[in-house]
Amino acid sequence: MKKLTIIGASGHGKVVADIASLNGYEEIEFLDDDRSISLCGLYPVVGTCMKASEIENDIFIAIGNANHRKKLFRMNRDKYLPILVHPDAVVAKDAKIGAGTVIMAGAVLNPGIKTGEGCIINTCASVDHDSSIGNYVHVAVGAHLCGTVTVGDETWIGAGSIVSNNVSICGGCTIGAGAVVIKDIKEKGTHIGVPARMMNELQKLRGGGILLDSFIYKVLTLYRQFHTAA
Ligand SMILES: CC(=O)SCCNC(=O)CCNC(=O)[C@H](O)C(C)(C)COP(=O)(O)OP(=O)(O)OC[C@H]1O[C@@H](n2cnc3c(N)ncnc32)[C@H](O)[C@@H]1OP(=O)(O)O
Repeated sequence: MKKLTIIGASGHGKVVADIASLNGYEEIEFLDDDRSISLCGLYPVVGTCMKASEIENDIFIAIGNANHRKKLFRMNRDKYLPILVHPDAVVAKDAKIGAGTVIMAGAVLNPGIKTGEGCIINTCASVDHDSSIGNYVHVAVGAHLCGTVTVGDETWIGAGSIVSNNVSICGGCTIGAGAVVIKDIKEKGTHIGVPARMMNELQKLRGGGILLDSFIYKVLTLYRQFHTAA
């Protein structure tokens, strides 16, 4: 009988459990450090994350935060960490998928792609031909990587965002929901908007890069109007 212990009793964990059951796991249980949770979806929470060392089941790390996911992944390297693929995902025959990766319903992974370990390819996301994504990358719901895109370790590609073909994004980035990345991103941090730009501390204080841009635009417009009138 196939048995799976999932670390992380969250909404994400619930989806992972559903995919695991569709992948033939008959016995599923959760571990979570929040002792107040006893059930996640249809399955029991049987202990904290430390209990994983005593367990002989296959293990899946269902933690959204890339850094925590990496730590737990490393702590459980001696276990079998399966790849879970929803039956309604499309995965090319030659796709190379890293251990402990989940590919959710409606996702499309086209020929020549590679993922590292512990990745999340979320619902209806796509990774197009010859793209390569590092370890612990999350391609969120409905995000699309065009052909020959490279994404570094632990980067989070936000929901509904688009990365143009041949673009590289370094590790440790967060790409905001709905962003359109048209140029290489070489500096880690949060990048938002269309086209995507770095959201730096100053922009954060002023309410986001987009607002800062519109503020500068308004000042320039007033300056031009003043000079035209003079
Ligand atoms: C199954 C699942 O649920 S998978 C999960 C998928 N979820 C996602 O993809 C979410 C991705 N996260 C985001 O887009 C976030 O908004 C982030 C990480 C970019 C920024 O988060 P925070 O640092 O908390 O920023 P915060 O919410 O304080 O916003 C700061 C400013 O940036 C703006 N901003 C935030 N996110 C975006 C965005 N994606 N695009 C454009 N502007 C944005 C905000 O409007 C705000 O400006 P304001 O002060 O004028 O309102």
